[in-house]
Amino acid sequence: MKVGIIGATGYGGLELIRFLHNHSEVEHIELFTSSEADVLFSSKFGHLANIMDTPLQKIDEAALATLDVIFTSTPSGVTSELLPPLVGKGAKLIDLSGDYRLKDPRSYENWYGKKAAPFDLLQQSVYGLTEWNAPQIKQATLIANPGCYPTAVLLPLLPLLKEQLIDSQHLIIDAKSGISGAGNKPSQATHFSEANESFAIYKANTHQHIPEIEQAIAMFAGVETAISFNTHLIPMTRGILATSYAAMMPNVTEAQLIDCLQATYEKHPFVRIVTEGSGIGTNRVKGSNYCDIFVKVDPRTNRATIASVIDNLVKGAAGQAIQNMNVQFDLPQTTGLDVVPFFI
Ligand SMILES: NC(=O)C1=CN([C@@H]2O[C@H](COP(=O)(O)OP(=O)(O)OC[C@H]3O[C@@H](n4cnc5c(N)ncnc54)[C@H](OP(=O)(O)O)[C@@H]3O)[C@@H](O)[C@H]2O)C=CC1
Ligand SMILES: CC(=O)N[C@@H](CCC(=O)OP(=O)(O)O)C(=O)O
Repeated sequence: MKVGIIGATGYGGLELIRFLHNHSEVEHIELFTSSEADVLFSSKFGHLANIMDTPLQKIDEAALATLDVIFTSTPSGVTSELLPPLVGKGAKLIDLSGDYRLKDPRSYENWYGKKAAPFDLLQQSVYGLTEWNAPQIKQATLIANPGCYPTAVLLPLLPLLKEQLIDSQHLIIDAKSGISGAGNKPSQATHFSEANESFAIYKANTHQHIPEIEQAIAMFAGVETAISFNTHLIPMTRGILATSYAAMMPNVTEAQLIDCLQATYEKHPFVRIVTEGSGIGTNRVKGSNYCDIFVKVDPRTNRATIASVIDNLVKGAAGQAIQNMNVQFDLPQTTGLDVVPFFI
């Protein structure tokens, strides 16, 4: 397979390279840039010396036309304009940005504050939450790879909502992310001296992933709900911990929640249900495509505490994108992604 990466110099792009380099079916990788054409990639990123000694190319339709798969890992508002001319030209398109996730263009414009992609392509795009949408992903020409927080939140909640084991209303979701979630462009909030030794809530009640999570809950679990969802920046590089709180439905037990999660993900290699101990941390999944899930019911309140961890750059971005490519090409989902988490 010949693959291209637009936005190769960003964090998502670098993670795509890390995994695609070891992917048995990928024979050629082309790297595209909007700002640094002709620069040798390994001269910009020394850790890739002797590994990725290819020049960055300018984004050019003729060069893109030779590829089987194009990953776009660019800021929101870019692919809404970049991808329409490429749809249906032969390459599978896998977009890591938020531009094709929301079906309603007004919702995108409200939450992202940018012009939405063309309506027909928003309807045509397939939401790439691999474990829940594989048959559609297999047929898709344009995949909207999920956001990092939605991936962490949806994988544990969807089975429990679908089976009506927890109350779909009044869901409270408290999520924390490492700083690489904000990409490679420095900002005041991610400046070391302000982010280090601090722990901050941001985008309170206004995060752009709220409509994406609600849309997916409606799509896959069949329930309409309005969630309370908040995000926090923690002073570490990688990882998301999402903790959701939900009231139990009458007469449902903790064992039923665990059974439901285990049954749902039994045949899914990247989702692990953790039953030992009293919690989980992001180091369990760091550098890997795993999502680990832990559930504990509080008998005093009859509410479930539902925690999940992912690496935002892997299962939350590049890893899931490659998992989707594997589905599209009928490969085992683990191809190129079968790595042991860093842990430390
Ligand atoms: N970081 C994360 O954890 C996650 C990120 N995402 C989403 O994935 C996308 C990429 O994220 P991330 O890698 O972190 O972002 P970065 O900011 O690290 O990188 C984005 C890259 O896009 C390229 N770019 C910028 N402007 C343009 C443009 N106008 N046209 C084409 N390319 C452009 C830049 O490369 P160059 O200058 O070389 O063109 C840049 O390196 C974003 O939409 C993000 O929201 C999704 C899930 C998780
Ligand atoms: C820590 C941090 O800032 N994370 C980013 C991750 C979101 C993201 O990747 O946004 P898209 O919807 O454009 O994919 C954020 O909260 O906005």
